[in-house]
Amino acid sequence: MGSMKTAALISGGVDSAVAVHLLKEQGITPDLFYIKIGNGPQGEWDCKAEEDWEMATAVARRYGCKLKLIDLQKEYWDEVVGYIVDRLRKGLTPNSDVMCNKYIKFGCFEEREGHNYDRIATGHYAQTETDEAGRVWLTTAPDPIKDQTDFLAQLDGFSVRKLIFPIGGLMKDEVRKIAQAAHLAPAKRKDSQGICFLGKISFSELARKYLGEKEGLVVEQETGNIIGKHKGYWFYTIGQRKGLGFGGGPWYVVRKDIKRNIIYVSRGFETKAAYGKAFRIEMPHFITYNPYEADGDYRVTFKVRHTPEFTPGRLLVRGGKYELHSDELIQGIAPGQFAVLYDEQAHRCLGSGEIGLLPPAKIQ
Ligand SMILES: Nc1ncnc2c1ncn2[C@@H]1O[C@H](COP(=O)(O)OP(=O)(O)OP(=O)(O)O)[C@@H](O)[C@H]1O
Repeated sequence: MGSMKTAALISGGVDSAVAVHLLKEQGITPDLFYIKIGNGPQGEWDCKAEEDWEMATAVARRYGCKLKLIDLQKEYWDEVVGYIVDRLRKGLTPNSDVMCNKYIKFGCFEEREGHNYDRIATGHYAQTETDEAGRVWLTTAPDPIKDQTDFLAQLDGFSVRKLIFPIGGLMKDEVRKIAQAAHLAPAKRKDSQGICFLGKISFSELARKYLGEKEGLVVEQETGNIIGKHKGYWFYTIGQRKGLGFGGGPWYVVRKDIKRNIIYVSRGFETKAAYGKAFRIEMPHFITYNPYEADGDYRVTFKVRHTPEFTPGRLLVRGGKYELHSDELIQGIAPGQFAVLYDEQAHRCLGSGEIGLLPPAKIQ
């Protein structure tokens, strides 16, 4: 490792600070990079970003590391916010964390600075392993609550070979203990909340700003009864329960008719319409290598949202088309959201693709 050049992405949070601490313990002094996104299209800093930068500065000083600020404001709004608004307009459910990692933390960063380094360290909860053939795989973290491989599932083999995750094998409370014992400035900071970089801006605010409002009907799926009005299908996600504001619920959003701007809802705690078993994976992306190239019926595990559990199921591959059939009913299969594929042991994260709908006949 001696002559290897290492960069570390530092956020001002506890995880990346401990990552730097652990690198130093191994005798590695990384160059630190803080990515600035800002919170508005003009790149205004909010107070959290200011505090993040201060924390990053404190960590750099403490460990004698160089620290550089990389402004990826424009790239973020073009690529990530552009993607979010495009998917909302199409009635799909975007995932900004996945795209932020792909385009910003590993895409643009590599172009700007990363290419000067042999290794890039981050504070993600994820691991890598090399197989007998020399292939490097992204593998899950032992802390099921913190595992972030799903957010990294659009990376490519090149990035994964360069990446190191110094805290990836630890539990969150171990990371906190290390931070406290080392008296790191960010030790007591709360875990970052909300969607990648957008901070306090929500998808609804982006939808309101870029897509406006357009009144439409809310219809009960089972009866066809009109039960209310809404302000635009882009404010709703399949599986959504909160914030619908109709009496007599709970109501779930179960379907959207984009052409007619109609939201279909279903009532009850265990409503059948809110659950599904099978979906298509659109344009599946494989990180290292595609073990499911040949037509077949493969045992896998997967996630359709950021949860600690992996769901078991079968991946059906026919002529380059990929269908996932879950063993158990899952709630809120939202088109556009990423389905992340893992091997049967939920160990290797193989890749991901956006969820697409199957014709109803294939779902039974
Ligand atoms: N603004 C940023 N600039 C540079 N790197 C960042 C930035 N935000 C996040 N990262 C990198 O991505 C990793 C995962 O970020 P995430 O937003 O999931 O925060 P986290 O898991 O709470 O980590 P942390 O405690 O370090 O903020 C961070 O540990 C860091 O390496």
